[in-house]
Amino acid sequence: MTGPAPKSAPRPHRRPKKDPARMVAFTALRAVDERDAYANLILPSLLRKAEKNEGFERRDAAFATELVYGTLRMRGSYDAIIGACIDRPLSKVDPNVLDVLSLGAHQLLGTRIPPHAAVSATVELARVVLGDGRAKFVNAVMRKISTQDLDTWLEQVAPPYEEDAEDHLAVLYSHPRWVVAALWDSLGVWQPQHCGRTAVSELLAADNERPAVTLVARPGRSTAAELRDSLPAEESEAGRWSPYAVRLVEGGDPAVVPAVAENRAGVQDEGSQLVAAALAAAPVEGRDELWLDGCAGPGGKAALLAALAAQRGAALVASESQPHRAALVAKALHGNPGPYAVITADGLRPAWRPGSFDRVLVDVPCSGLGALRRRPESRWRRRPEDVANFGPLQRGLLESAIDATRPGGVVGYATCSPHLAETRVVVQDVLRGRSDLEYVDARPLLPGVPDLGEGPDVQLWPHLHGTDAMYLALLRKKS
Ligand SMILES: C[S@@+](CC[C@H](N)C(=O)[O-])C[C@H]1O[C@@H](n2cnc3c(N)ncnc32)[C@H](O)[C@@H]1O
Repeated sequence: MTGPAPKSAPRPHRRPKKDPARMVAFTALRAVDERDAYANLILPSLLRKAEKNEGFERRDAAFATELVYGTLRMRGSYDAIIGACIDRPLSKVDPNVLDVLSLGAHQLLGTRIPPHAAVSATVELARVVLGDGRAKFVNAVMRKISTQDLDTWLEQVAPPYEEDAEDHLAVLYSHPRWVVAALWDSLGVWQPQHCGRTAVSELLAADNERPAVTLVARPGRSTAAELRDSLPAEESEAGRWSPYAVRLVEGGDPAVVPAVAENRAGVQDEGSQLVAAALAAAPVEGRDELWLDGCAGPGGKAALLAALAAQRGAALVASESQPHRAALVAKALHGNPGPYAVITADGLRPAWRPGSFDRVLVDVPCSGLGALRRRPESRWRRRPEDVANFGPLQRGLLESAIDATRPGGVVGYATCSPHLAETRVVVQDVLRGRSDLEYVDARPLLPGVPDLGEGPDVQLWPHLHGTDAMYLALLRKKS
């Protein structure tokens, strides 16, 4: 006689496997969401800790970095897709769960990880950081996401372009809608012939690219040729526009370049190099001995200006209001062959007499909408009102820079934002209230760089120039 079938024995509980790279990525995302941490600051310290405790290798660090940056950049698109896979608003999903899902969505839709591996690794991570119950939910959502590729999903979740062009592009290219609108407005002013759907899509897509690491050879201290000679041939290429620039190709490591270790060279976007070089090249009338960088921290442009000044026997004063950033400026300028001084001072209450300087740069604090490639979380953190809030400070710093300039000298107003309200509008407002200034055409001072607009000021673009979206206006104080 056969008895009742024995109950199947419960499966022995398997402890979830910890995957150090994904754990680091999750921890970094939580820090960004919860504590407003900056990915580029928090991640290196997490990686260092993991290298010490978990035997992390360079490959693991690169993978964790790609997960964090990729997830943060594409968060807008992934949120729309995750939202289509669950039956409640995203705002009702626990942020820890949402971060695990976003990391998983990135692995499925933004990397070459095979789908089954992306799903199972994400569920394992969920078991570790959320527990078995919520891991089941994660599993269900991940399986749904894995049924389609990114393009198919985006076609499904983005509103049609014809109905709402800005929202369509916002979902497709993972930007807040107001940022799409602001960038599009600016592109329309600067590139009226190339500001349609294709051009703005290229711009938004460029914001989602990882920028190449670019080195600057500080003139008189090193040369681009020396930097290239110190790297394996396949790891570098010449800069596109700046004579001081060397672009590192995937895998190239600035730390192995002796000139970088010795502060004779640094890491600096080519757009920033062009701005500093253009200010240095602008014609001044008469004396050219004393230069000012009024917003110098952390010191990238100041270091290039100081090196250029030294070649001409001029001196640079690098001023910065935040003491810890002034310390970074001092580090950047260390070893400069010519005279320089680093001071901590509020540019609105100058520590110098009016008319003291022959050349003045103010690279003002701004929304940073021109550097979205580098700061993957910033687009989600910024608010439209931030742009308005920077306005008085930007105008004040420009006024003060003009006051610091002697008649016949030049002032450069720069921002790492292409937002019109932070760029041309600020300069035009200030010019309207004064009669002692004239524009200098900045375009010839960026030799060989195309698509700069109608002048006299210039706007660089990631999709056209491969640089951050730096703006520069040059003004001469009338004698
Ligand atoms: C866009 S950053 C400058 C970047 C720098 N030129 C470089 O290339 O490394 C603006 C800097 O202005 C500083 N700043 C803000 N308010 C200021 C003020 N009132 N006076 C002087 N500096 C100020 C900020 O602390 C910040 O370091």
